[in-house]
Amino acid sequence: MRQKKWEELAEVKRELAARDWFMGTSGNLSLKVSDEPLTFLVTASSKDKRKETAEDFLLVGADGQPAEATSLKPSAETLLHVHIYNKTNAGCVLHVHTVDNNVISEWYGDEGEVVFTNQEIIKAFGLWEEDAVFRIPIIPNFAHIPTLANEFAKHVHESNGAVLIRNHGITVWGKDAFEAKKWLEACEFLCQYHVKLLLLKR
Ligand SMILES: CSC[C@@H](O)[C@@H](O)C(=O)COP(=O)(O)O
Ligand SMILES: [Zn+2]
Repeated sequence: MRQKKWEELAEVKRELAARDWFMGTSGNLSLKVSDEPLTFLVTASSKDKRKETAEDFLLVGADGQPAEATSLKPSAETLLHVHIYNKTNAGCVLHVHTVDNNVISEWYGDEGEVVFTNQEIIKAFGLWEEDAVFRIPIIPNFAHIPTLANEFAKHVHESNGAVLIRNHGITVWGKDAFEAKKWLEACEFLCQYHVKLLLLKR
């Protein structure tokens, strides 16, 4: 079970690395392993996530602390993952820093959200109506992780979701790795498109 989950998370990490979404050791990923008790594999902190090693992930519990003896440190942002698994039926959480998601988070930061509409890719979020609207909340980038995690948790309600952290990155989750990756890619598509459109309009 654990090994299968490890390989599944390693594959997601490989795919996101191929997109160059882990600049400067940024980003963290997790995949749920068990429900009762809650355990999940999370990326070890401060590693170059483009590299593949036997120390890429560690198992943590519902408090985000290692569930097994290890010298590895869980991601500094594990607490955000903890809130998602504790509040929803999500099975996978992905966090990446990209230039485009940072620009969008800054441009719309004061509004507290970015709103997308009239985009075919919104269907990736399960919104099939012609005039569907997709909103991504934007929260301040509190340096104090418990404060950041509390602010973040206010926007965690369903097993799929996305939150932008201002001038930091995006955290996306889904009921499984397929859903989380689909949401992440669709969010990035929207951010990339929107940045280009804003530039053209100037
Ligand atoms: C150099 S990226 C800054 C980090 O503090 C953080 O935002 C991040 O995404 C990666 O932290 P990590 O502890 O490796 O999961
Ligand atoms: Zn980050």
